[in-house]
Amino acid sequence: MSSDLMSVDPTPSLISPEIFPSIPFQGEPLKLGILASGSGSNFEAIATAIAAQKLNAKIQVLIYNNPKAKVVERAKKFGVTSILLNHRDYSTREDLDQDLVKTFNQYDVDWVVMAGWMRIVTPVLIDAFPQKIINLHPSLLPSFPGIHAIEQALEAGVKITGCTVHLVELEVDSGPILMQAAVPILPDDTPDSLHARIQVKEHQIIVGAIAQLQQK
Ligand SMILES: Nc1nc2c(c(=O)[nH]1)N[C@@H](CN(C=O)c1ccc(C(=O)N[C@@H](CCC(=O)O)C(=O)O)cc1)CN2
Ligand SMILES: NCC(=O)N[C@@H]1O[C@H](COP(=O)([O-])[O-])[C@@H](O)[C@H]1O
Repeated sequence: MSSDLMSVDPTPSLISPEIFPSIPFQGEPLKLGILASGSGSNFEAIATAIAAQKLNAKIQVLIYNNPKAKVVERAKKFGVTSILLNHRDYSTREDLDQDLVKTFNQYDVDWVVMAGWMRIVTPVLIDAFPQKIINLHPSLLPSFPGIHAIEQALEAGVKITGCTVHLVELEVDSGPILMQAAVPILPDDTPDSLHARIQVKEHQIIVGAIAQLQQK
Protein backbone atom coordinates (compact mmCIF):
# COMPACT_ATOMS: atom_id res chain seq x y z
CA MET A 1 0.00 0.00 0.00
CA SER A 2 1.50 3.40 -0.96
CA SER A 3 2.55 5.68 1.92
CA ASP A 4 -0.04 8.38 1.10
CA LEU A 5 -2.81 5.83 1.55
CA MET A 6 -1.39 4.99 4.96
CA SER A 7 -1.92 8.66 5.89
CA VAL A 8 -5.66 7.96 5.69
CA ASP A 9 -7.22 7.31 9.09
CA PRO A 10 -6.06 3.72 9.81
CA THR A 11 -8.99 3.12 12.16
CA PRO A 12 -10.65 0.01 10.75
CA SER A 13 -14.10 0.85 9.51
CA LEU A 14 -16.92 -0.76 11.47
CA ILE A 15 -18.69 -1.37 8.19
CA SER A 16 -17.69 -2.57 4.75
CA PRO A 17 -18.33 -0.69 1.51
CA GLU A 18 -20.20 -3.34 -0.46
CA ILE A 19 -23.60 -2.47 1.01
CA PHE A 20 -23.34 1.27 0.43
CA PRO A 21 -25.63 2.74 -2.23
CA SER A 22 -23.59 3.36 -5.38
CA ILE A 23 -25.91 6.20 -6.47
CA PRO A 24 -25.68 9.81 -5.17
CA PHE A 25 -27.92 10.61 -2.18
CA GLN A 26 -31.49 11.46 -3.14
CA GLY A 27 -34.01 13.18 -0.87
CA GLU A 28 -33.74 14.62 2.60
CA PRO A 29 -31.61 12.80 5.18
CA LEU A 30 -33.47 10.29 7.32
CA LYS A 31 -33.90 11.64 10.87
CA LEU A 32 -33.01 8.79 13.21
CA GLY A 33 -33.79 8.23 16.87
CA ILE A 34 -31.56 5.46 18.24
CA LEU A 35 -32.54 3.21 21.16
CA ALA A 36 -29.70 1.35 22.88
CA SER A 37 -29.12 -0.44 26.17
CA GLY A 38 -25.47 -1.48 26.04
CA SER A 39 -22.10 -1.12 24.37
CA GLY A 40 -23.30 0.79 21.29
CA SER A 41 -21.07 -0.70 18.56
CA ASN A 42 -24.04 -0.66 16.18
CA PHE A 43 -24.72 2.95 17.11
CA GLU A 44 -21.10 3.63 16.19
CA ALA A 45 -21.43 1.77 12.89
CA ILE A 46 -24.38 4.01 11.97
CA ALA A 47 -22.62 7.20 13.11
CA THR A 48 -19.43 6.19 11.27
CA ALA A 49 -21.34 5.61 8.02
CA ILE A 50 -23.05 9.00 8.36
CA ALA A 51 -19.75 10.76 9.11
CA ALA A 52 -18.22 9.06 6.05
CA GLN A 53 -21.16 10.34 3.97
CA LYS A 54 -22.10 6.73 3.19
CA LEU A 55 -25.56 7.07 4.72
CA ASN A 56 -28.05 9.87 3.98
CA ALA A 57 -29.20 10.20 7.57
CA LYS A 58 -28.78 12.19 10.76
CA ILE A 59 -28.93 10.87 14.32
CA GLN A 60 -31.29 13.34 16.02
CA VAL A 61 -31.01 11.75 19.46
CA LEU A 62 -29.86 8.62 21.31
CA ILE A 63 -32.05 7.30 24.13
CA TYR A 64 -30.61 4.71 26.48
CA ASN A 65 -32.22 2.95 29.47
CA ASN A 66 -29.15 1.65 31.35
CA PRO A 67 -27.16 4.29 33.30
CA LYS A 68 -23.97 2.25 32.80
CA ALA A 69 -24.40 1.79 29.05
CA LYS A 70 -21.12 2.42 27.20
CA VAL A 71 -23.06 3.76 24.23
CA VAL A 72 -23.03 7.18 25.94
CA GLU A 73 -19.27 7.53 25.42
CA ARG A 74 -19.68 6.64 21.78
CA ALA A 75 -22.43 9.27 21.39
CA LYS A 76 -20.17 11.94 22.92
CA LYS A 77 -17.45 11.02 20.39
CA PHE A 78 -19.88 11.78 17.57
CA GLY A 79 -21.49 14.82 19.18
CA VAL A 80 -24.86 13.08 19.43
CA THR A 81 -27.27 14.13 22.18
CA SER A 82 -27.93 11.21 24.54
CA ILE A 83 -30.82 11.00 26.98
CA LEU A 84 -31.24 8.47 29.79
CA LEU A 85 -34.77 7.15 30.25
CA ASN A 86 -34.22 4.45 32.87
CA HIS A 87 -36.99 1.87 32.73
CA ARG A 88 -36.58 1.37 36.47
CA ASP A 89 -37.97 4.90 36.99
CA TYR A 90 -41.32 4.00 35.41
CA SER A 91 -44.17 2.02 36.92
CA THR A 92 -45.41 0.73 33.55
CA ARG A 93 -43.98 0.01 30.09
CA GLU A 94 -46.56 2.43 28.67
CA ASP A 95 -45.26 5.29 30.83
CA LEU A 96 -41.70 4.71 29.56
CA ASP A 97 -42.94 4.50 25.98
CA GLN A 98 -44.86 7.77 26.36
CA ASP A 99 -41.59 9.48 27.24
CA LEU A 100 -39.86 7.76 24.32
CA VAL A 101 -42.49 9.18 21.97
CA LYS A 102 -42.35 12.63 23.59
CA THR A 103 -38.55 12.74 23.30
CA PHE A 104 -38.48 11.50 19.70
CA ASN A 105 -41.07 14.12 18.74
CA GLN A 106 -39.06 16.84 20.51
CA TYR A 107 -36.05 15.84 18.38
CA ASP A 108 -38.04 15.57 15.13
CA VAL A 109 -37.31 11.86 14.66
CA ASP A 110 -38.95 10.06 11.75
CA TRP A 111 -37.35 6.61 12.05
CA VAL A 112 -36.64 4.73 15.29
CA VAL A 113 -33.67 2.30 15.28
CA MET A 114 -33.38 -0.29 18.05
CA ALA A 115 -29.62 -0.90 18.17
CA GLY A 116 -29.42 -3.29 21.10
CA TRP A 117 -32.60 -2.08 22.88
CA MET A 118 -33.42 -4.61 25.55
CA ARG A 119 -36.97 -3.61 26.44
CA ILE A 120 -40.21 -4.87 24.96
CA VAL A 121 -42.19 -1.88 23.67
CA THR A 122 -45.93 -1.32 23.64
CA PRO A 123 -48.51 0.06 21.19
CA VAL A 124 -47.81 3.50 22.71
CA LEU A 125 -44.51 3.60 20.80
CA ILE A 126 -45.45 1.31 17.91
CA ASP A 127 -48.62 3.27 17.05
CA ALA A 128 -46.72 6.57 17.22
CA PHE A 129 -44.25 5.32 14.58
CA PRO A 130 -46.27 2.88 12.45
CA GLN A 131 -43.97 0.74 10.27
CA LYS A 132 -41.13 3.13 11.13
CA ILE A 133 -39.32 1.27 13.88
CA ILE A 134 -36.55 -1.20 13.03
CA ASN A 135 -34.75 -3.67 15.26
CA LEU A 136 -31.45 -5.53 14.99
CA HIS A 137 -31.47 -9.11 16.25
CA PRO A 138 -28.51 -11.53 16.60
CA SER A 139 -30.03 -14.55 14.84
CA LEU A 140 -31.60 -15.50 11.51
CA LEU A 141 -35.21 -14.85 12.51
CA PRO A 142 -37.61 -16.51 12.90
CA SER A 143 -35.08 -18.81 14.52
CA PHE A 144 -34.10 -17.93 18.09
CA PRO A 145 -36.17 -14.84 19.00
CA GLY A 146 -35.76 -13.11 22.36
CA ILE A 147 -32.81 -12.04 24.47
CA HIS A 148 -30.82 -15.27 24.47
CA ALA A 149 -30.57 -15.82 20.71
CA ILE A 150 -26.84 -16.56 20.63
CA GLU A 151 -26.95 -19.06 23.47
CA GLN A 152 -30.02 -20.71 21.90
CA ALA A 153 -28.20 -21.14 18.56
CA LEU A 154 -25.21 -22.75 20.28
CA GLU A 155 -27.49 -24.97 22.37
CA ALA A 156 -29.45 -26.04 19.27
CA GLY A 157 -26.26 -27.17 17.52
CA VAL A 158 -27.00 -25.30 14.28
CA LYS A 159 -23.98 -24.72 12.00
CA ILE A 160 -25.20 -21.42 10.57
CA THR A 161 -26.71 -18.49 12.43
CA GLY A 162 -26.53 -14.75 11.72
CA CYS A 163 -28.35 -11.49 12.28
CA THR A 164 -31.55 -9.81 11.14
CA VAL A 165 -32.96 -6.31 10.77
CA HIS A 166 -36.75 -6.26 10.84
CA LEU A 167 -39.66 -3.88 11.26
CA VAL A 168 -40.92 -3.85 14.84
CA GLU A 169 -44.44 -5.10 15.56
CA LEU A 170 -46.17 -5.82 18.84
CA GLU A 171 -45.27 -9.52 18.74
CA VAL A 172 -41.57 -9.57 19.62
CA ASP A 173 -39.10 -10.27 16.79
CA SER A 174 -41.93 -11.13 14.37
CA GLY A 175 -42.09 -8.10 12.05
CA PRO A 176 -41.25 -8.13 8.30
CA ILE A 177 -37.60 -8.88 7.67
CA LEU A 178 -35.60 -6.12 5.92
CA MET A 179 -32.09 -7.63 5.78
CA GLN A 180 -30.16 -10.64 7.04
CA ALA A 181 -26.59 -11.93 7.05
CA ALA A 182 -25.39 -15.49 7.73
CA VAL A 183 -22.58 -16.34 10.13
CA PRO A 184 -21.02 -19.81 10.58
CA ILE A 185 -20.81 -21.36 14.04
CA LEU A 186 -17.38 -22.90 14.67
CA PRO A 187 -16.84 -26.05 16.77
CA ASP A 188 -15.02 -24.18 19.57
CA ASP A 189 -17.33 -21.18 19.62
CA THR A 190 -18.39 -19.64 22.91
CA PRO A 191 -21.25 -17.13 23.22
CA ASP A 192 -18.68 -14.33 23.23
CA SER A 193 -16.68 -15.58 20.21
CA LEU A 194 -19.86 -16.16 18.22
CA HIS A 195 -21.30 -12.77 19.21
CA ALA A 196 -18.11 -11.04 18.10
CA ARG A 197 -18.35 -12.73 14.68
CA ILE A 198 -22.04 -11.87 14.37
CA GLN A 199 -21.37 -8.23 15.24
CA VAL A 200 -19.08 -7.80 12.23
CA LYS A 201 -22.11 -8.58 10.05
CA GLU A 202 -24.50 -6.57 12.27
CA HIS A 203 -22.48 -3.43 11.64
CA GLN A 204 -22.98 -3.96 7.90
CA ILE A 205 -26.67 -4.87 7.79
CA ILE A 206 -27.83 -2.16 10.21
CA VAL A 207 -26.30 0.43 7.86
CA GLY A 208 -27.52 -1.38 4.75
CA ALA A 209 -31.06 -1.65 6.08
CA ILE A 210 -31.18 2.05 7.01
CA ALA A 211 -29.85 2.94 3.55
CA GLN A 212 -32.78 1.05 2.04
CA LEU A 213 -35.35 2.88 4.20
CA GLN A 214 -35.01 5.90 1.92
CA GLN A 215 -37.01 3.94 -0.66
CA LYS A 216 -39.89 3.22 1.78
N1 LIG B 1 -43.02 -5.06 20.94
C1 LIG B 1 -41.73 -5.29 20.58
N2 LIG B 1 -40.75 -4.88 21.39
C2 LIG B 1 -39.46 -5.12 21.03
C3 LIG B 1 -39.15 -5.85 19.86
C4 LIG B 1 -40.23 -6.26 19.02
O1 LIG B 1 -40.00 -6.88 17.94
N3 LIG B 1 -41.51 -5.97 19.42
N4 LIG B 1 -37.81 -6.17 19.56
C5 LIG B 1 -36.97 -6.21 20.75
C6 LIG B 1 -35.52 -6.53 20.62
N5 LIG B 1 -35.28 -7.82 21.25
C7 LIG B 1 -34.69 -8.76 20.47
O2 LIG B 1 -34.26 -8.48 19.32
C8 LIG B 1 -35.69 -8.10 22.58
C9 LIG B 1 -35.24 -7.29 23.62
C10 LIG B 1 -35.66 -7.54 24.94
C11 LIG B 1 -36.49 -8.60 25.22
C12 LIG B 1 -36.93 -8.84 26.63
O3 LIG B 1 -37.47 -9.90 26.94
N6 LIG B 1 -36.69 -7.85 27.51
C13 LIG B 1 -37.09 -7.93 28.92
C14 LIG B 1 -35.98 -7.41 29.81
C15 LIG B 1 -34.70 -8.15 29.56
C16 LIG B 1 -33.53 -7.50 30.28
O4 LIG B 1 -33.69 -6.35 30.77
O5 LIG B 1 -32.46 -8.14 30.30
C17 LIG B 1 -38.32 -7.05 29.16
O6 LIG B 1 -38.53 -6.08 28.37
O7 LIG B 1 -39.00 -7.31 30.17
C18 LIG B 1 -36.94 -9.42 24.18
C19 LIG B 1 -36.53 -9.18 22.86
C20 LIG B 1 -37.07 -4.91 21.51
N7 LIG B 1 -38.45 -4.68 21.85
N1 LIG C 1 -32.74 -9.04 21.39
C1 LIG C 1 -32.01 -7.84 21.06
C2 LIG C 1 -30.54 -8.11 21.04
O1 LIG C 1 -30.05 -9.09 21.59
N2 LIG C 1 -29.80 -7.20 20.37
C3 LIG C 1 -28.37 -7.33 20.29
O2 LIG C 1 -27.73 -6.45 21.20
C4 LIG C 1 -26.41 -6.22 20.72
C5 LIG C 1 -26.10 -4.77 20.87
O3 LIG C 1 -24.73 -4.58 20.59
P1 LIG C 1 -24.11 -3.09 20.60
O4 LIG C 1 -24.58 -2.45 21.90
O5 LIG C 1 -22.63 -3.30 20.53
O6 LIG C 1 -24.66 -2.38 19.40
C6 LIG C 1 -26.40 -6.65 19.25
O7 LIG C 1 -25.63 -7.82 19.08
C7 LIG C 1 -27.85 -6.89 18.94
O8 LIG C 1 -28.05 -7.90 17.97
